[in-house]
Amino acid sequence: MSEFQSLLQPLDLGFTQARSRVVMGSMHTGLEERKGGWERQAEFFRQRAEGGVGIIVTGGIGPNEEGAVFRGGSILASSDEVAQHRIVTDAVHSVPGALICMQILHAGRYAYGGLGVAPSAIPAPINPMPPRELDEEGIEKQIQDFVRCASLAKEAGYDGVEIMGSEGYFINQFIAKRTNHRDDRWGGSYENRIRLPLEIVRRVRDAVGPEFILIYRLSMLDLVEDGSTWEEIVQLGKALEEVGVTIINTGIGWHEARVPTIATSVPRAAFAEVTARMKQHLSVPLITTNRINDPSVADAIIAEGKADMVSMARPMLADAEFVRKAAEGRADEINTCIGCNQACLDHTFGGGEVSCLVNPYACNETKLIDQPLTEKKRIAVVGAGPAGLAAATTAAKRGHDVTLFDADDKIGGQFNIAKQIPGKEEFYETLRYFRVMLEKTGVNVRLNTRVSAADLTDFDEVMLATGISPRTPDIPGIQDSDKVLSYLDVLKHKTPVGQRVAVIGAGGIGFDVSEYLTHGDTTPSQNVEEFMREWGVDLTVSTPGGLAEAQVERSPREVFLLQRKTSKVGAGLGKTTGWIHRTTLKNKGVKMMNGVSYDRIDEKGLHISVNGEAKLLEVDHIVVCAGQEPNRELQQALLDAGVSVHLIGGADKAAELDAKRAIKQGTELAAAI
Ligand SMILES: Cc1cc2nc3c(=O)[nH]c(=O)nc-3n(C[C@H](O)[C@H](O)[C@H](O)COP(=O)(O)O)c2cc1C
Ligand code: SF4
Repeated sequence: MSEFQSLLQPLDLGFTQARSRVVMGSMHTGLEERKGGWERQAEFFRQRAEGGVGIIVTGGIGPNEEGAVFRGGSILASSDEVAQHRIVTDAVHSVPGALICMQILHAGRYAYGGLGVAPSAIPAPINPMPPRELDEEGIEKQIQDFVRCASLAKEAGYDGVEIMGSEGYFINQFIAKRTNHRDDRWGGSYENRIRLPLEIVRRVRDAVGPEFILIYRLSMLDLVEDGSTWEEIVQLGKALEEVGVTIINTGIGWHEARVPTIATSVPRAAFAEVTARMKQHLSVPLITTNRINDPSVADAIIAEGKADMVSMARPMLADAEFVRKAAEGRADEINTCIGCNQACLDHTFGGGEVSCLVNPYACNETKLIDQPLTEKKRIAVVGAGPAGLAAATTAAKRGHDVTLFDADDKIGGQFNIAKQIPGKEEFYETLRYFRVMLEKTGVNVRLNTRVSAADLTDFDEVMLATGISPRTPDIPGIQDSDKVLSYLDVLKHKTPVGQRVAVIGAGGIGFDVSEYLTHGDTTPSQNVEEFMREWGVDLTVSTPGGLAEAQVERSPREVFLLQRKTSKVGAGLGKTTGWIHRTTLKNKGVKMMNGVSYDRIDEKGLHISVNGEAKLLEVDHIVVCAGQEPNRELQQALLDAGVSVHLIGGADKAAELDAKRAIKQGTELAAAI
């Protein structure tokens, strides 16, 4: 019997049954708009159905052109578009018991491309294009388009729809005073502002009949000024039950909210309490969501009655077999979502295709395929960092005879550095996953072993994943000063660092080092209460929107984070996470400076010029995070010996430490070799 009985039990919905309590949360993958994308999505979703998900929810699909998130974004507005959805629903239904619902998402004022419509013509802070205010007729059209979209989804074979009522999109814009300044029957009183969602749900239910799943994603915590109060949200929840929803899903935070809601620094299941509070008021099943990436955490939520189902969106990118592994007592084999957003949300916001940093197969199920083995080879992988681990486990899984060497006494390479940064503890999970997979795939792991080219000449293939060394920039005095440390000295060798520190280089590592130096070891970053206090969140929603005064402790250490470029400090960080790191450091009191020239280092400190003005930073230490050089000393000797050599990860491109590229490159090479 599995240890996750609560999570794995079915849920009876009256006219149908979900096989487990796991919902695959909605994710726009970017495949919706790609040529051949529907076939790719079909296989993507089929694998998650095969993996045991109870209900799959697709990424948001617009009910009409003006509701699409961007111009040309996927919509379901006519019978012409039904056939492509059929490819997906047929694939999912080839798995007995699998259910799939299509999310209807109307972007309202979040629509990029100039077609946006909204209750009032108030531009969103995250979208320069102002929306057009709808008149009575325009509102009626939007409602009819929702109804048509739901009917077409039924025709396309979906088991239900999810109506997106949260995250600050169209419906949410009607509900909140912040975005609804109307004085007709669609604005003013709360009853008027919730008329739109209730009208949509009522009319969709009439159109699709009683035996069709109707999920409503309810914003239970807006996290913006002039959002809803708790009493109002409960009132809407009750009214939604009356007009015929089957299930209510939880929505947390508008997109324009300045509180992280899904980043890795958000503690696991941080917002489940909000759903739990709502459960006291409603009788339809409730889904909770956000940063639930582990079967024990999900199981406890169901067992404790906090929710009836648990939505996991990104964890299903990270591992299609999440539920099956949990059911079969193989939870230690789950490839855990680390909440980094680097290959999922960042890609979506950049207009690209979604995948996953820890699982490059995600959304590439029809493209990245482990080739059947034609010839078993002896493969040496040198370096057990992200690239080497991915390559070794993938090659061994296919049946090759793989030996993995590392000079260190443990696997992980740069992951070992990343995991100790506050808010990046999830990297422990990636290491656990690889450790288990090395064992299961039978890789011969040789730690504490520094190999020479001569040790490798018997192998058929050698993959050099030997990583990088920090680069030392050319600054007068840098070689002679005992104030200068590399980021490895600080993060790996734990060299003591003084109270006043300059960090040279504001890329990912410069930010990590600054976070490490200002948090110290004292902040428990996976503590929910601490997180809510730091970001000013009131989970009881006693204020409209649930915002409270943020209580941030400045660091006693004085840190200067410096970059040469004149662009915004940290401009190269992830699209969806850069602002979080900047805000965190600002709150800690870190002084960020751009356009800096480094003049010299002496016993007084670091001499710099900013806009032509000379300054002295009287610091105890200067931590250099100014790029790295590839370690590829073995390459030439191996080539000379006639060995087939492949460079992967940092040894190939050292410009920036990039686990996403490293894992993808290692996997792709090993899947085909
Ligand atoms: C790439 C990506 C696309 C998303 N697209 C949607 C969407 O179309 N509709 C929606 O309601 N939520 C969307 N979300 C939010 C997820 O449904 C979910 O709320 C969020 O990822 C937090 O849950 P998780 O920690 O389980 O991933 C998206 C999230 C990601 C990462
Ligand atoms: S890219 Fe990162 S956040 Fe996105 S699914 Fe993968 S591990 Fe999770």
